[in-house]
Amino acid sequence: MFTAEDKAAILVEALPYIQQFYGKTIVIKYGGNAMINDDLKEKVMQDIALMKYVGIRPVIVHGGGPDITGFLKKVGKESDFVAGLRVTDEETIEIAEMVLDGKVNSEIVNLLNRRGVRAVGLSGKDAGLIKARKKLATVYEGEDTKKVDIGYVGEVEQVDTGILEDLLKQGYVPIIAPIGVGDNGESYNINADYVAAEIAGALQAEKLLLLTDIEGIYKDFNDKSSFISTLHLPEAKQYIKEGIIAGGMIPKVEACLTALEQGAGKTHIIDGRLAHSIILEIFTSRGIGTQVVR
Ligand SMILES: Nc1ncnc2c1ncn2[C@@H]1O[C@H](COP(=O)(O)OP(=O)(O)O)[C@@H](O)[C@H]1O
Ligand SMILES: CC(=O)N[C@@H](CCC(=O)OP(=O)(O)O)C(=O)O
Repeated sequence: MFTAEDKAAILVEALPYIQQFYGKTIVIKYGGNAMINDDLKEKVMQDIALMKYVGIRPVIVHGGGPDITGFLKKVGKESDFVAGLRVTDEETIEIAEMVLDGKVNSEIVNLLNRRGVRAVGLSGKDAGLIKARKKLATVYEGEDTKKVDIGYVGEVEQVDTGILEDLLKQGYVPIIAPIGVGDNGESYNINADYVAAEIAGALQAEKLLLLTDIEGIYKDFNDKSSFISTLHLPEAKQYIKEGIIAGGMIPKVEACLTALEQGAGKTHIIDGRLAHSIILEIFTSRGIGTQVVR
């Protein structure tokens, strides 16, 4: 149990961070695998609410990959992934949009609103927030790379931050589903890590936090001592080529690089399974997870 003295010490430690981030934008990508458990979900919501109460401007981009996979299974469809991205045919984009926008987004909005946070749900289609175009997956084969068509998978072409800036000014917390809109009004399924990166860049966010289902990046999964606390851009590119960084970790690392290139302050890949990982990262001196830097 914490004594009164312990509690005071925690507050004293947090105070400089609260001052540092007051009025600043922090983008959080809340991923599917860190969303599965209700108890953990509540803790993430508490963290977001706390950020808001102390004057930070949180912006949430959510995933929902496992939910999409679950719904696809119900209609007898298996999912294939190429370089961490879901192969998305016409039926899959329809289900992905329904699940992300209709189910996951409104659930997060509801959980936050119940905590007194004025959360507003958006998809990339709202007010032209995310203009997208088709993305081909990049597959590494030794020194060679191959581009593969994976259907209605998009990449962000442009972010119109107008709606976000208005909402933030008025004290709302935007909750964004990773669906983009193409030139002809078609929907694109975009990996939520990329969306979070583009939003963090466009808003010149102070930080981008990517929550995931692992402590951070390892050089070798079987060796806990190979944990990487700080990953630099050239190493990151090399590790992707060598397959050290693989699967769902590829979009995350690429997202960090994009956000940094576009002017976001700092990027961190942190363990969403760890209770209160967000406030541990923001309000304490112990760095958790892997920070990706230039
Ligand atoms: N070098 C690495 N270090 C850590 N995780 C890695 C690495 N390479 C691949 N991964 C995988 O990436 C996964 C995270 O991606 P993903 O499951 O898509 O996350 P999320 O659902 O949170 O978006 C980890 O669980 C791990 O299996
Ligand atoms: C193209 C692509 O892969 N899109 C993702 C979008 C959701 C997402 O990113 O969810 P997580 O963050 O939970 O993995 C998908 O279909 O799963």
